Amino acid sequence: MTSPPALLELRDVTVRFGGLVALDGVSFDVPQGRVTGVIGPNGAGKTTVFNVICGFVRPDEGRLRWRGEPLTRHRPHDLTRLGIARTLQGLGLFPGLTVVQNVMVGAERHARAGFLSALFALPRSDRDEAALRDRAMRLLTELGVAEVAGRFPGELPYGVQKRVALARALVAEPDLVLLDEPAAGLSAGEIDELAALIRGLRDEVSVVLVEHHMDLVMEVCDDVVVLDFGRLIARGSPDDVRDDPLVVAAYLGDEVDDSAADELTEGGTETHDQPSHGGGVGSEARRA
Ligand SMILES: Nc1ncnc2c1ncn2[C@@H]1O[C@H](COP(=O)(O)OP(=O)(O)OP(=O)(O)O)[C@@H](O)[C@H]1O
Repeated sequence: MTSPPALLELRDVTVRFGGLVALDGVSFDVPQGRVTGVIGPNGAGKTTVFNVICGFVRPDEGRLRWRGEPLTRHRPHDLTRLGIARTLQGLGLFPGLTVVQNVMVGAERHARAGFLSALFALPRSDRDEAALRDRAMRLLTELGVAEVAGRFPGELPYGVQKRVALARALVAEPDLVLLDEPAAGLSAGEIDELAALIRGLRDEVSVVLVEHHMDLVMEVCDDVVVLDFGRLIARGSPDDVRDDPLVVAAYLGDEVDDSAADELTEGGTETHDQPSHGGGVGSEARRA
């Protein structure tokens, strides 16, 4: 059985910031209908991968392909047209718009009338606006936040705002949604809810999850790509990478750095034999 073609391909992507190599020949595929996690310790290059895919950062070397076609010189404002949506760490919700209006703003790809027409419901856009509002409300319902549709983002808990931001990313019915550290700032309970939401997305949309929170990645991802110092050190299923010695070592290094600082301040002498983000020994993960 041949596997379906990748939705997005990164090949030999290198990004330099001055003398610093943020990504060093990184290659991986984002398959259709799956959740692909991009993980790695601090400074590994996760955000740079996200920014390269979004068109915020242009690779110095290497290339991207989207649905088999070269993706060159694309800009963030091209993403919606391509069928790619993203949520950012900063939520980017408009404080002066209600929740449902915020979600509707994400729908440029489908609305025939523009943002202002949709927003102010000019007569010629009545039908579009009604359809768009319906779709926005359906998504808010699916994400469990329909009851706050008429509220303003600033009045809502952070976890609820995150759901609104996700609804806004999904309203244009993208083929791929990029989530940048969606667990940041959420409580343990909210992260569990987020995991269920992301798993539920898989049927409708492919997902790239750039995330620090290892438990979330291990729970929801079908495929995981692990970066360290800008290099791809492992990829495979969560089980494959979890126990990969290189991954364990990368995260253990992170832990040792953090704990060394703690020990200095606390005067402790304990050694740490487990990585902070979960790990063990024995691996099937493929090497870069
Ligand atoms: N605009 C920039 N200018 C200079 N250096 C940068 C820039 N953006 C990122 N870097 C550097 O590139 C490396 C990779 O950074 P990146 O933010 O992609 O890592 P990350 O894995 O997302 O880290 P974190 O988990 O800490 O957010 C780091 O050493 C970082 O300091």
